[in-house]
Amino acid sequence: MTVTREVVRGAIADIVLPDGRSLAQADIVRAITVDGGTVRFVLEVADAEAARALAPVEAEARRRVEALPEVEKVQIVMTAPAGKPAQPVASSGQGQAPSLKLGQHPTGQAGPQPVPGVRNLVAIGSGKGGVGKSTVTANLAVALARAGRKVGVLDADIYGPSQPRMLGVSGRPASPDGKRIEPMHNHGITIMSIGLMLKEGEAVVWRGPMLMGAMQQLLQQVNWGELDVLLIDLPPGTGDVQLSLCQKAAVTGAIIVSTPQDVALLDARRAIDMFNRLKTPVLGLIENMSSYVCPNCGHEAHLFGHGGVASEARNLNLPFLGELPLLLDVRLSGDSGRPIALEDGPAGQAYARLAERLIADGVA
Ligand SMILES: Nc1ncnc2c1ncn2[C@@H]1O[C@H](COP(=O)(O)OP(=O)(O)OP(=O)(O)O)[C@@H](O)[C@H]1O
Repeated sequence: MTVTREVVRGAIADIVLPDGRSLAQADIVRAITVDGGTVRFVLEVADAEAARALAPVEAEARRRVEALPEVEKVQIVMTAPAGKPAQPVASSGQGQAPSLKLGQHPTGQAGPQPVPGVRNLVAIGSGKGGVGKSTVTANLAVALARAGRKVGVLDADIYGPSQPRMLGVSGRPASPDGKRIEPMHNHGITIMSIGLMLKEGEAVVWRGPMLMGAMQQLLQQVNWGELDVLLIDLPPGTGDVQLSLCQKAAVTGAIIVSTPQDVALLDARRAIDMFNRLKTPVLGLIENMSSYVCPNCGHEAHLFGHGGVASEARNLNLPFLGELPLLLDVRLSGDSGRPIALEDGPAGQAYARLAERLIADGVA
């Protein structure tokens, strides 16, 4: 049995909480990621006290997931949702700011600031995890770079930073003076990931203000250089990172990625609602895994339905930016650090169209 997010979810679903509900009923498991032998997920709790009460639940969840075949490491993070008085919560990590002093308290700042040298900041968000937000970010960056734009990617997905793997960079970014951070480069893209700043196996358990400080640093202390656009890969959902970003940075707008299923769309609506509240313009919606093209015969099928995101965009009076096919090669190339948009096949063409559209709209 291969471990998938569903397998992980299933393994812990019936663990009973102190209030008698199961984990599944309480609906507090977020952002499950399976990365090789490493499984990560978040338990969303109200506050530090709730986190302490859930310690046995966390321990049981860890035990069960560790017992799954092929699982080598389990990282569980407990966080408070945005808007709650987020306290440092006990978990697998200690909430220490990583080296290079990332994750310090935010410095005073009058309203959202531009990032020097960066013309557009475009956030890529999703309501639900696993809909392909990181894949879309990496490939869109490649397509924009191929179209001649100067592109950066900031991986702010604290729960499962995947841009280093998808864009094929590793190691720790240099900081010759201990203050400014040198980003990485590959495929013509300037890259920085919160994951590159953490020690191996370190769980991110930062409080809201620490996260805000980390976001501020990633935007202001990284030597991004002159960029036409900086794409920001957000964690799924509507949490502290989204809040920090939109409050601290002059974000041009957000793009929402969804799959066509109703349940993903429902979550996408929540994400759109959050950006509306934060007064961040929603630039449009993208339908990922829209159609499946058989690699052998070229036959096209719609496994998750089709057109749901386009009709949602119409209902919400938002631009529909395009649809991206479900292809095995998209995953394989993402895992190998060479995004599929480097090639000219059907996915590459879809991303090239998306890039053209954003350039024409003046946001990239
Ligand atoms: N169009 C696609 N065709 C095939 N596989 C895809 C496609 N888009 C994404 N995937 C695969 O689906 C998985 C989830 O994608 P990805 O990590 O980009 O999602 P995400 O929304 O960023 O998830 P997370 O919530 O973990 O941040 C990955 O294995 C990725 O390779």
